[in-house]
Amino acid sequence: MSNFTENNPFSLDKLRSTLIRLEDTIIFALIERAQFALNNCIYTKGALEFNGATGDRSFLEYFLWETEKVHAKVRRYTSPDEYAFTSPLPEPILPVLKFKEFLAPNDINVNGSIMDIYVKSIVPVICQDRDDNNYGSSATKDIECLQALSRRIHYGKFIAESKFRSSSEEYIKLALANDRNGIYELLTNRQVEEKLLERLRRKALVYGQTFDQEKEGQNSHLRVPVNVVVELYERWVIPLTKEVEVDYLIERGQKAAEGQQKQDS
Ligand SMILES: O=C(O)C(=O)C[C@]1(C(=O)O)C=C[C@@H](O)C=C1
Repeated sequence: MSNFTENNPFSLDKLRSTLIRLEDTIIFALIERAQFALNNCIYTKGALEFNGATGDRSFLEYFLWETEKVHAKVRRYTSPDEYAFTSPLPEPILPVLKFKEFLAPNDINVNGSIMDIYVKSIVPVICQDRDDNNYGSSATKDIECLQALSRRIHYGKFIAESKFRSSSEEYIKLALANDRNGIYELLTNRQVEEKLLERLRRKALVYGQTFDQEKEGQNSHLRVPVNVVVELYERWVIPLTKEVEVDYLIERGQKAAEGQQKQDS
């Protein structure tokens, strides 16, 4: 613990409480998206003309890019826990904020994988496979889901930094040996994962209910099935968070060792 006390905003407990809050954001975003049909054409480049506005992007990519341009102008992506999916983006029109420095500088961004998994393996599972013409509404909800997932997954960097600060020597040793498996094992906490999946199961059950008296408590009427939410975390969210953590810790450990060497020479 030493200088890493309970009041520290970057303590593992505080960081984990942010991950718990993001579970709610993600579940509600999925429920919101699931009310519309799949509308597959919004994910397919050139599927619809959209007045020629989308160029060589799909409708979702076009919408996301336009949205991120506005968000970039109000400095969303200067925040260390926000990652853009598209580029190039304009400079902020607001003065740059000074954030508390915690993370080591890095370029890790797994939004490409998040987009791919979301379009291929998440939306087709939560939405009915048909076209209901709600293209704008569907893409709006997609953007909310993608941003929430991206924030959660990249939050792994904060968790990784916190872990690094409490066991630097072990991580440095593994990073110098480029031992990704070793780092993966060291950062893994199976008890936390099991607890998370159990909590998620209960949340998905409660949040997904319609609360119509006659349907209350019946899983068959859930707006997003419980197992879909749990599987989403098991198959994608936790593994991608761990991938971000491993990438971060390899770089972090190697740079820390370089720094130590320079000091010694
Ligand atoms: O809470 C942690 O310690 C994390 O690293 C986050 C997380 C997760 O993605 O939820 C990932 C790896 C651990 O095994 C447990 C949980």
